[in-house]
Amino acid sequence: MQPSSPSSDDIHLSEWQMNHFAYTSDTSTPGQKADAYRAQILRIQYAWANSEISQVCAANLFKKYADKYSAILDSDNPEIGLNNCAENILTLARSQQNENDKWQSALTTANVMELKCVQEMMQNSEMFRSDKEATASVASGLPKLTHCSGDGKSVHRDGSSDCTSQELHIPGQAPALKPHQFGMLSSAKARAAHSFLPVPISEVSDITSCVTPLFRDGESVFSSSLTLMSNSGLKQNSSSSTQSAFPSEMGNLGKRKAFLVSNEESSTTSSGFILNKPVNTEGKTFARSGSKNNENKASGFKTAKEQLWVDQQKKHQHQSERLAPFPSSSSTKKTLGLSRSRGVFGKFVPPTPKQDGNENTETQCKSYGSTEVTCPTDERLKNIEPKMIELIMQEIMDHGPPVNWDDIAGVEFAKATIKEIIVWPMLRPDIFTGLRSPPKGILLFGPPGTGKTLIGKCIACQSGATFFSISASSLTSKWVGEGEKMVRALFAVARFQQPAVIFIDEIDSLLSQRADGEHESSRRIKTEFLVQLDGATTSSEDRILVVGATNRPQEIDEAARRRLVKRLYIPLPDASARKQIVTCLMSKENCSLTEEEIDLIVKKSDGFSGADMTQLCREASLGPIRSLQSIDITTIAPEQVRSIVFQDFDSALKTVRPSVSSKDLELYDTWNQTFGCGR
Ligand SMILES: Nc1ncnc2c1ncn2[C@@H]1O[C@H](COP(=O)(O)OP(=O)(O)OP(=O)(O)O)[C@@H](O)[C@H]1O
Repeated sequence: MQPSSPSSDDIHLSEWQMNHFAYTSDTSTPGQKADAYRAQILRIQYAWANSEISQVCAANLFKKYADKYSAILDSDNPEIGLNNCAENILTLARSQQNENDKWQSALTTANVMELKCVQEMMQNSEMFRSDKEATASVASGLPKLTHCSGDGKSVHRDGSSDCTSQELHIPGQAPALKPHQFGMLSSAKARAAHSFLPVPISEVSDITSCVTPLFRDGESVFSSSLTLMSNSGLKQNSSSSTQSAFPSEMGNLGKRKAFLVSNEESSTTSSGFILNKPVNTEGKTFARSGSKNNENKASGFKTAKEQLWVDQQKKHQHQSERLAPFPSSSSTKKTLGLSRSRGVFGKFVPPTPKQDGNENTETQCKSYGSTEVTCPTDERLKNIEPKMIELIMQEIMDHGPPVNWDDIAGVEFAKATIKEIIVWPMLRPDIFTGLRSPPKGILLFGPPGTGKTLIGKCIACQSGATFFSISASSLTSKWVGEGEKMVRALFAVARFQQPAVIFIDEIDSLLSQRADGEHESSRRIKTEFLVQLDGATTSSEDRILVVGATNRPQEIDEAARRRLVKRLYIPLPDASARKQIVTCLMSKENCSLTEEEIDLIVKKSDGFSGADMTQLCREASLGPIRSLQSIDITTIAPEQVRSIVFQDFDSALKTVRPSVSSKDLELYDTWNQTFGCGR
């Protein structure tokens, strides 16, 4: 009779017995014992994954084997402890990262490495090694353990913090390994050792930020077996958050498998085991359900990115608060989000009340990207979406450098009128009452680039008002559907921030005369704007001024024109204004123009707008650079660049042309004579 070939069950059984013998035998070395335990655990894992055994059974077996296994792991004796088996452990850990959807091993490199006992044993081992051996360990990629402290230094296990590491310090190895060199370490040990490499930390303040790269395998899966081990003597010192960079990443549990969750109820055992409950840095267990973020929130844990985010937010808030009492303007035109998005790191300014004395309480509310921003709670803003308020604060409210009347060349009549009817009343509302009360809407019209925006900023600046600047075309184009709400929100925030100046560039596109093909949303925005303007006009308490600017005054709707009671023509700069612009700009440069030469430039630039004059000066200032020719621009000293001379202006005048046609000028003149309020 032929002996039957052994079945796979028989093979499994014999392997099981061999392993059992190995770890019960007195003659087995600790390494053999550890291998045997690992093999058994592996076997249980696979059996569990294949549904060959029940979860309860697997959990019990895990517990049993991990108990014994941990006795070896936990040994303080560096001769028989894990150190001798580290290579095998790591190989095992990596090999178990399979793609099985139902099962993911807990024995990841990260999980094993984050055990305090593992770290301690590895350190003990190092102490036993000679310098020569240490060098050998470097060759195989095992650096001395360092981790990042909260203050940005790398702290050795012995508590010293001698490396402010941008670099990896390895005992016995003179040159430090830079982070980018990590990839050069190729052995299995080296790859595992990556987990301990200090990371560049110059830009992060939180210890947790150091953790992120440590788990680059991205499989920080937590499961019962490791927890079992940690609770049977290997429990991490979870309170020492500043002592170890590792535990905080324990929050990365998003990939825990469903079967682990289902096991939760039975996780706390009589022997005190806590299954599947990672311990956070404060020694509390994480909430099981929810995403990583939720878990982080629940534990107070923040990732580096989150911490940076919060820090940035605080910083900008602080800056903005300093600016808030006297908001001014910037040289950058705001276009309601069309221009550049400063995002959540932008200059958010809490809309703190100013001179109206309202001491409104502020509450923390959620906004973009779950960043916490301070949102005002005020009657005037209660129906406004927080995101709109934030957008207005970031994109429309202007915080640039102050503008003085002297910065605006020419336009003397307009300046004098504005001072008289707007700035003074804003400064002294008690005197300018009744008939003297200021207008709520004015219109600045004229060719492009003549300083209308500058004047708007200057009004706000000189009257101590908050300056809101938007481009009307962005309301009708980008904010289709939202534009109407935005107009309402804008006036609400301005009311809250009063005294306020709302500068609306290209107001013609918002208040153009009604046409048959007019889009419904544009019509609604216009209506809303007129309603708000009326509200501002009729409410004598509100100190809001709407300044509209346009290059096409003839297109403005009649109804709107009536509401913008003061219509001021801002013409092209005359000769003296052009001279003022050139003199002002050249005074900041290395320039050797004589008085006569400046006069000649002014003469030659007849018909130029203020913006054209600025462009002319810019072009001329490049002359000295262009004349360098053979000299290497990368090595030249600033002193070697010659001063700007008349020749440079002469050349510039050949390329810079006036941007306003005489035909257009006639149109402005005509409209000014009909509707303008100038002389
Ligand atoms: N009167 C002026 N005095 C000094 N600089 C001026 C003057 N006018 C224009 N400029 C220069 O031109 C730039 C553009 O001016 P500004 O934006 O105020 O013109 P604008 O009339 O609002 O133009 P647009 O109608 O195209 O919006 C200013 O930043 C400034 O450098």
